[in-house]
Amino acid sequence: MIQLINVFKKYGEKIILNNICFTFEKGSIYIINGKNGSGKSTLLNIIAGYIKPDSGTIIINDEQCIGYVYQEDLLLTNLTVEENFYLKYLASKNINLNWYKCQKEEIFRILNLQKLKDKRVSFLSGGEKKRLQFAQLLLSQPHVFLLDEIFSALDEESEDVVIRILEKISKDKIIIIVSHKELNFKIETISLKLEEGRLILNDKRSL
Ligand SMILES: Nc1ncnc2c1ncn2[C@@H]1O[C@H](COP(=O)(O)OP(=O)(O)OP(=O)(O)O)[C@@H](O)[C@H]1O
Repeated sequence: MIQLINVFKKYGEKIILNNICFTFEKGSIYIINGKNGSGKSTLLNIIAGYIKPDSGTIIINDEQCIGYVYQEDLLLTNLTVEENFYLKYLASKNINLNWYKCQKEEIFRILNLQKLKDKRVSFLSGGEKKRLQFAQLLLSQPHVFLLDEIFSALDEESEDVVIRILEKISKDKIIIIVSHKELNFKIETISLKLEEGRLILNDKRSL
């Protein structure tokens, strides 16, 4: 569970998050939309602990491990796809080498990254970089997935692959997606809108 209690943030005179109170529960997929500049990335950055709110509290249960795909990518452009993936392994304390090798095979296959493994990241397309970032996230097995605009760069086929993976793993995770696109989940998702500093429940839909 991630609980936001009266989370307030402003930049200069502009109020971005206006005393937000909301609880994100395990086993649910949240999709947040809202106009450009409404504060969606700010909200994810606050949940991830990268930015501090001006006031309010964020309670995260069980010291959950948070995985984040940013709007801007943090990949090392001079290294290859495989090397970037390997770096994630080196940074993850809970993964042993054998398990890493199995996971690499599996994750690269599912996300169609085998053919790209020796390519330098500087030569990847936007969607290919997002697939690599998502692959890194799957390797690190976080309890919380924060996905900022991951789908904007993905074609239909890749979008479908990522959505099916998220559906499969969602049971014991908190998945928070920022997206301007309609996403074709087959399981229930919770649709939220960030508007004038407030997080509003859009609807609860079963597709
Ligand atoms: N470090 C900062 N300093 C000042 N203003 C900032 C800073 N970071 C973000 N902002 C402003 O805060 C507002 C919210 O930004 P944020 O990136 O959270 O919006 P967003 O909803 O994610 O937008 P988009 O849909 O365009 O990605 C914007 O007006 C932005 O210019």
